Amino acid sequence: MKLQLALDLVNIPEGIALVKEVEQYIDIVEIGTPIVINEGLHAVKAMKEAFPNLQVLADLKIMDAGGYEIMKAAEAGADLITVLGATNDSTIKGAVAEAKKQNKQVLVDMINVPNLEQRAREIDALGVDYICVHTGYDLQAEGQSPFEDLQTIKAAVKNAKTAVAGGIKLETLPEVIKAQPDLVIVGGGITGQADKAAVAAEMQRLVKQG
Ligand SMILES: O=C([C@H](O)CO)[C@H](O)[C@H](O)COP(=O)(O)O
Repeated sequence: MKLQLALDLVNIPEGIALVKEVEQYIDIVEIGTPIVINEGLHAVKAMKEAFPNLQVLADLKIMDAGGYEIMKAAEAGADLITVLGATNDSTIKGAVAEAKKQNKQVLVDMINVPNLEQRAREIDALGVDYICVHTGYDLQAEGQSPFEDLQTIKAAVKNAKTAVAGGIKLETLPEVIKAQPDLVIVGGGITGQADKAAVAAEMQRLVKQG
């Protein structure tokens, strides 16, 4: 099981400073969609240059032009790139084909997919690397969480690795770990804490012990 730190509400220098605090406790650093919107793929390039030993995920949430957008993220140095599960199969197939060519990985974000179990099975057959359940900020604010959805995809997905994101905190991490995802994605649960290193260290400990 791996731990991914999601950076969303910071600029490039703030993001780099934050990762310096927790670098040894995380496996993957995510350049979140808000950063890509604000700074472009330069943020991915800057993070990879600053931390060549960490994997960098570009949270592009690709909805169209799958092959082209994967190619651009790969050029910027991303190791993993997100595509939306709500899009059509052609976009996902194009993304997977380009990612394989570039030796990169595709994480499909199932945010707002209504028929989760069926769509997860369909996407699992397309050769993606990860299928991720995700409760976004706006539904988190309404009290929703991704924990039940994680159990749904764990039962449905046979080939891809599974991942989970959306409001995970140190207190809720044990419940998440019980469902045995391959990747746990945490943003505010680390970045919003006073002692980020201590929280990330404890999260890493829990994740490694599985
Ligand atoms: O993907 C995310 C969100 O849609 C904003 O881009 C976050 O990175 C993801 O939800 C993880 O962050 P937290 O919910 O703060 O843990």
